[in-house]
Amino acid sequence: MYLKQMKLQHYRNYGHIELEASPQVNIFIGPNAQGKTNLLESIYVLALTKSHRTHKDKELVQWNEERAIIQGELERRYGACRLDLMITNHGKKAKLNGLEQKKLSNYIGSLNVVMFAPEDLEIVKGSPSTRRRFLDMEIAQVYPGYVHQLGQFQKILAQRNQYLKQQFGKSNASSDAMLDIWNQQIAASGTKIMQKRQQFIYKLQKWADHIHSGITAGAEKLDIVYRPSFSVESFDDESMVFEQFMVKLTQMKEQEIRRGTTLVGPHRDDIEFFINDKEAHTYGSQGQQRTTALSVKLAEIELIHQEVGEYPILLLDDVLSELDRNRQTQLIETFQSKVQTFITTTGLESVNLQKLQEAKIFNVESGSIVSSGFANS
Ligand SMILES: Nc1ncnc2c1ncn2[C@@H]1O[C@H](COP(=O)(O)OP(=O)(O)OP(=O)(O)O)[C@@H](O)[C@H]1O
Repeated sequence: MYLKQMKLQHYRNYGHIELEASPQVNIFIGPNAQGKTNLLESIYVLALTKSHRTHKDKELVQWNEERAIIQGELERRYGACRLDLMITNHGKKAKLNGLEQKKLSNYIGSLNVVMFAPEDLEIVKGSPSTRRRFLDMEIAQVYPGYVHQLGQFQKILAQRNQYLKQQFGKSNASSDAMLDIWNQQIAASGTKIMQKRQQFIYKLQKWADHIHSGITAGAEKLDIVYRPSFSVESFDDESMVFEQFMVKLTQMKEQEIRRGTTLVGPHRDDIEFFINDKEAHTYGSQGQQRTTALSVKLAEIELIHQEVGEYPILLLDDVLSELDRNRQTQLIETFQSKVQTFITTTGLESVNLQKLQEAKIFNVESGSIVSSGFANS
């Protein structure tokens, strides 16, 4: 798939812009704080309806404006597809080929993107919540129903937490029966999320290990391990996972009531990365952690291709300058000719242009974008 055209209205520092992208490589050049990241972010938001760098949609709307609009004309294997996303302070509206989609889960997945940004190192080094967010965004692109399931889970979790807070100091049979109903609901919903995450990580791990081994010339083996909040013998059987979830909730009952919060479930999941069987977060060098993040991102490209049948769009936000020649070459060879790529940079000297076939160059300055032709054409 590739993005042919896009328009932005009142998106961050852009008043109104339109651009026609090359199906291959597009490079956005400009000094700091001109809007390069904002542009890549808008493509990410067009795909996932959420930003990779903020939870607050309000920040995406240009200051003193009511709404931001992102439009994209996409070419997919099965034909053209038009995406319209409107963001206001009160919510979002998404249209697919002109038709409004009441459920965002029907919209997400129409455009697949993989973003590679300096903060990706946080997937390895950061907190479990960063890794859960990463997982959720990626799974949402591949399994359309996931966003809905996650929303359901979060609703149940909030209600159950509220119920637990009310139970502090009480002890009677009716509250036990009520808690059992909440337990059934959270275990049923949480089991589905956990199974999806386990399946996703299992597939991602295969690709990531293969790629990581390539980048390190066979010196390093990468393992990605799913760490749910309680131990699960096997994810194959949904009813078994559900039963184990219920048992754990029963064990944790006193503690949960004392603390007024749910201590078991996918909201407490984590992922661990191992390089040659050593935990990368604790023992990995900065370089190994970077390579791990790169391998994971490249693995996502292959995984989306495998699951969706088309390559996603790759967004590289100021990352080429941080990669050594070997890793830059690995990255360029991965996307060259098969993946539409958007690159931002402050200068072309950090881009290994000899490795690129043809690239469309855009200059970005204070919220305006001007195409200045092609490199290597
Ligand atoms: N909601 C908004 N409305 C208007 N301007 C905004 C909004 N949000 C951010 N900006 C402006 O956008 C600019 C930052 O743009 P961006 O993050 O895309 O920079 P960049 O070109 O990627 O720079 P760098 O190379 O430093 O990463 C800043 O000047 C900031 O003030």
